[in-house]
Amino acid sequence: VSIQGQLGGLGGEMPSEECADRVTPQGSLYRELPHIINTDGQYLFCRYWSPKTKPRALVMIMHGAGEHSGRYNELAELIMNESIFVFAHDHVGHGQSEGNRMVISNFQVYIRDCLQHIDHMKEKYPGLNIFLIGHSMGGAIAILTANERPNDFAGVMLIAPLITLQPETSTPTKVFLARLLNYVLPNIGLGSIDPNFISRSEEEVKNYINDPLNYHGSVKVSFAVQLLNTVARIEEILPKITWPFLLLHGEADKLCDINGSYHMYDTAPSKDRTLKVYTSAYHVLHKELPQVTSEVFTEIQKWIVKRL
Ligand SMILES: O=C1CC[C@@H](CCC(=O)N2CCC(COc3ccc(F)cc3Cl)CC2)N1
Repeated sequence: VSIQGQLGGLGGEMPSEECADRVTPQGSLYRELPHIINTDGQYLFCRYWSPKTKPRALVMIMHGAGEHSGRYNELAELIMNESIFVFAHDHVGHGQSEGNRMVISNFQVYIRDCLQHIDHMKEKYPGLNIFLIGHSMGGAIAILTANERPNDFAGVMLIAPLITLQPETSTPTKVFLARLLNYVLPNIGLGSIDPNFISRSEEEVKNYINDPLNYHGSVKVSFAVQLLNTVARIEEILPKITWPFLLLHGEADKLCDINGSYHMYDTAPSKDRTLKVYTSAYHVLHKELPQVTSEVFTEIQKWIVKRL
């Protein structure tokens, strides 16, 4: 599946030689993989979980920073078994998509690419309700995507979303210095995500460390500034959110402050809103201790089915 993004002026010409041999960062041929081509001409790897029966809704999954869509297989299959068509892609600079690892010129690119993919799926399956699921940075993408099309989504499910900054890691001084540094040394690293903050499950921490499709390098200053800008954008739009949402957050999350979820729950005027806090749980709730993860899966499954 190869959907040519609306390339300004360059659209429509026959794919030249290199397009035919375009390969993923891991060396696989895009022409042999499901993919879309974003409006900057970058190839994004896609995943589709298509139900055996006629789909009764669409769900898009948006992954977080430094990971990829393959980590949502179990969750996606559970939802697919409800006769729902689940789809996702690896964001620019992630997994099997093109782009320098965890680098983004502007956070809006992530949202623009998701809207392109959503529009393509709406064309193929007209009239179906669409739900979004976003984790961490993917939660921020889901919030901003829904905000651009306030009436298009039947619901947004957020797993430990990035909504506000961790107070200790982002004092006003540090934020100021990051912005200043961005002008002189945008590519220096601020430090990488501590794998032990991912989950209390040793096995899931090992899986995260050993997955070659994950990025374990440092968060670059330029990327951090995009995240800072995103957090500021979300703060501004929270009071305007009216779509239904489900917030799931681990009480002991050290990567995305749970206060962001409390803040969204208290600030967004949506009538249909739910917040569930998982005692002592870490960041990646869908890859936490089995008890937590099974509760999270059931919660998501029930929330969607109830709103079909
Ligand atoms: O399964 C998985 C594997 C990975 C994880 C998802 C990770 C993810 O997306 N995060 C967590 C880290 C967070 C860092 O944030 C900042 C850093 C510097 C800065 F200056 C400002 C900010 Cl805001 C952004 C959001 N889930």
